[in-house]
Amino acid sequence: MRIALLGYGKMGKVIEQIALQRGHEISAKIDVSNRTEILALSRENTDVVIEFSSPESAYGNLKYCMEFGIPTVCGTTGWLQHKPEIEKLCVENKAAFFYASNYSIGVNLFFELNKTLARLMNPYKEFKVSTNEIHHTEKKDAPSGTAITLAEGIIDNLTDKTTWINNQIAAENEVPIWSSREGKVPGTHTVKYISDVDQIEITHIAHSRHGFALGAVIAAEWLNDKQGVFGMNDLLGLK
Ligand SMILES: NC(=O)C1=CN([C@@H]2O[C@H](COP(=O)(O)OP(=O)(O)OC[C@H]3O[C@@H](n4cnc5c(N)ncnc54)[C@H](OP(=O)(O)O)[C@@H]3O)[C@@H](O)[C@H]2O)C=CC1
Ligand SMILES: O=C(O)C1=N[C@H](C(=O)O)C[C@H](O)C1
Repeated sequence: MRIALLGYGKMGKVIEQIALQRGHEISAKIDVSNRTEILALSRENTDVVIEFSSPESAYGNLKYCMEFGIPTVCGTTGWLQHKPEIEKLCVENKAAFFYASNYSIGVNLFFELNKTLARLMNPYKEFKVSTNEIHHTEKKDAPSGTAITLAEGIIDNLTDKTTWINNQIAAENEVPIWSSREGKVPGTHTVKYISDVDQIEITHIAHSRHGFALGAVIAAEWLNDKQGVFGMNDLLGLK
């Protein structure tokens, strides 16, 4: 496949290595310095775009790809207020759009575990839920997209929770997400339930960016012949 990388930073570079190992061609590498080269991307010269850029640039990049009908896998976080518009453009232009807040297979299993745990905990109001995420100091957005997905999984399953709050004391209806930025940490997420007498904790620790990048390339291979809006549940056959 001819893969165009929109965003050629920490993730773009690992994705490039894995895509080449899997026999793909990298047809473009676009970052801030050459960002006008996006105007040369078309359905004719690109099989799939993989977009890992920044919260500020993702919307413009994705709008272009959808308007020109180019299948796109996006992993950028922190832009999701625009996601409904991008999905609408995808459908209108018969394009293909794949989004995941986290492409690691392990994290997606962790998402399922989180929902199941929240369902089990729902009757036991003596346990107070909280979440935390730790990432490297270059990360631009907080909370992480993954932490938001975890909080949404909790909100869907704990009847007294309706929203989340970041780095502030939570009200009864809020799931607290505590974010911290430390060194070069690739991504650590924890969900805790604490009662007066005990504590239950689940944690996912990424040891490197490899799992995120491999998942994104597998998603690109899967998306190649498809049309529509997709996510990891479609790829992994989860409900
Ligand atoms: N879904 C997932 O599994 C994962 C998601 N992420 C997310 O991916 C995103 C990127 O992460 P990461 O690679 O670590 O970040 P980096 O900052 O290392 O890389 C971002 C890249 O995007 C480039 N960029 C910025 N603006 C534009 C633009 N307008 N057009 C094209 N490229 C642009 C930057 O260029 P320049 O270097 O010139 O500034 C840089 O090369 C983040 O939102 C992060 O949260 C990260 C890991 C996993
Ligand atoms: O910026 C990162 O590095 C990561 N971002 C994603 C997120 O915001 O959840 C995924 C992963 O945790 C790494």
